[in-house]
Amino acid sequence: MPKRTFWAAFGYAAQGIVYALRTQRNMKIHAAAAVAVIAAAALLHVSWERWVALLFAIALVMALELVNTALESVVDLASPELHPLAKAAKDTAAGAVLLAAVFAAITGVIVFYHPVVGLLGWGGTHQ
Ligand SMILES: Nc1ncnc2c1ncn2[C@@H]1O[C@H](COP(=O)(O)OP(=O)(O)OP(=O)(O)O)[C@@H](O)[C@H]1O
Repeated sequence: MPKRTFWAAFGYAAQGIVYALRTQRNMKIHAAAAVAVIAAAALLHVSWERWVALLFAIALVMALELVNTALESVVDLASPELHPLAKAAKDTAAGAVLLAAVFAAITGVIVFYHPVVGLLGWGGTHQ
């Protein structure tokens, strides 16, 4: 059995994140989107409250994608053959990621709408 010190456990968790980033197309997409969102938030100098909302949305999506990846591995191990419960498990986990991704997209629109409109000068003149 591998040793279970705090730092060893930290290393295994990091290996899990790297594994998902290497093998899961959706995880790569989430990571690329997260980098783009963080860069945009820095360039647009969004408030700290908006940073919190963005970072929460990013963490939620990526954490659920990691859980989804773990669940897919367990299902493939336990049920390599087709089974309705295997399908239910994978589809439900994928649904959790989808819900989080929709939440993240809505958060992005709320956070970036005004800064982007202001930047592009689409706000019109107020009298
Ligand atoms: N053992 C199984 N029994 C029944 N249906 C399955 C099984 N494995 C996969 N499926 C069905 O096929 C779909 C795709 O499964 P797959 O393992 O390819 O994951 P995926 O959706 O490609 O995930 P990802 O793209 O995140 O890797 C599942 O959502 C499920 O509906």
